[in-house]
Amino acid sequence: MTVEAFAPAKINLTLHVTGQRADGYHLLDSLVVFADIGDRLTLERAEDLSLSVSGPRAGGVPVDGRNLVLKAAALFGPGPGAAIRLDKRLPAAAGIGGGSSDAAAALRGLAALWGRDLPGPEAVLSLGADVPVCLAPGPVRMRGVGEEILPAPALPDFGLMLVNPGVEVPTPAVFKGLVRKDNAPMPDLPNWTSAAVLAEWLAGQRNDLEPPARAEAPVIGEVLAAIAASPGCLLARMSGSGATCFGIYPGRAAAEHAAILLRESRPGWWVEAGAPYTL
Ligand SMILES: C[C@](O)(CO)[C@H](O)COP(=O)(O)OP(=O)(O)OC[C@H]1O[C@@H](n2ccc(N)nc2=O)[C@H](O)[C@@H]1O
Ligand SMILES: Nc1ncnc2c1ncn2[C@@H]1O[C@H](COP(=O)(O)OP(=O)(O)OP(=O)(O)O)[C@@H](O)[C@H]1O
Repeated sequence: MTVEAFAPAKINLTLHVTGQRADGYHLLDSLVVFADIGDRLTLERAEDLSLSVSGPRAGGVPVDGRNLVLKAAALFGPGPGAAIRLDKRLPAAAGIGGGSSDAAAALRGLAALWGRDLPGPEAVLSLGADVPVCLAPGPVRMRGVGEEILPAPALPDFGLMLVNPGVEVPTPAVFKGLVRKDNAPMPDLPNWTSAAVLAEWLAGQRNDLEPPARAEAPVIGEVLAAIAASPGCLLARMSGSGATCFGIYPGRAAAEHAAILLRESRPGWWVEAGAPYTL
């Protein structure tokens, strides 16, 4: 038996930091979507548990117990084995939840392969604040430290371009650089009737991690300017703790056109185009 599991990129369309818990973790209010751009896992029954990592973004990704895929497998406790192959396409430490989405895809895939229930919510959250939202990828409002997943209104069709300049930005350093932690949450979410209406609404919202991320990696400013200047772009913003930024376009074709042009002018950057993904 072989099970395939897709690990889509997570995008924080907004990311408001609204407080801090006693343990140091920050309270968030974030509109999260996923893109049809991501890593691929293939899982097969085997005597032992093993992981191999290949693909264009495999370099530097741990293949031992530090890999979130193996941490996810460990949550099931002792049991049957599995040979897991991870085709790594998303850049790491990039604000698009690559490792978290891999962990969530591994949980889904192993539950299917082994006929087991998913681990409980606390165990899932222990893998990382972004793992709960990655378990059932789709547009949601995420609150708490990442464990509170609320439904979001249906989204209009739109295109997405993701751009990473090749600089890894560690999440803890970005949270540490926040000047204010008690920022306003998002208002009630409206019904967005088109990509342009969504982009206009998002323009009035924030990613509170952008200033500290830009202090860590000033190239983020260049990335945002390049996306904003691309043809058809309705909005350019940073996702998560950076450095990946995204552009919103009226549709996939416009995003693909922008990506072709940006790859030519910035051959060293990771540039992908796509559309929202729901499992
Ligand atoms: C910034 C986001 O990507 C937004 O979706 C996530 O909140 C980060 O999720 P993640 O990378 O899965 O986070 P974790 O691996 O749990 O935490 C990494 C580090 O980020 C900080 N962290 C993370 C999440 C959160 N709500 N508050 C925090 O302060 C903590 O310093 C933590 O040590
Ligand atoms: N499957 C994995 N893929 C990528 N990195 C992994 C994986 N498992 C563990 N890691 C480690 O996790 C670190 C953070 O990478 P990851 O892509 O998970 O985070 P991120 O971009 O910070 O996500 P976020 O959007 O949550 O901020 C990497 O530097 C790497 O050492």
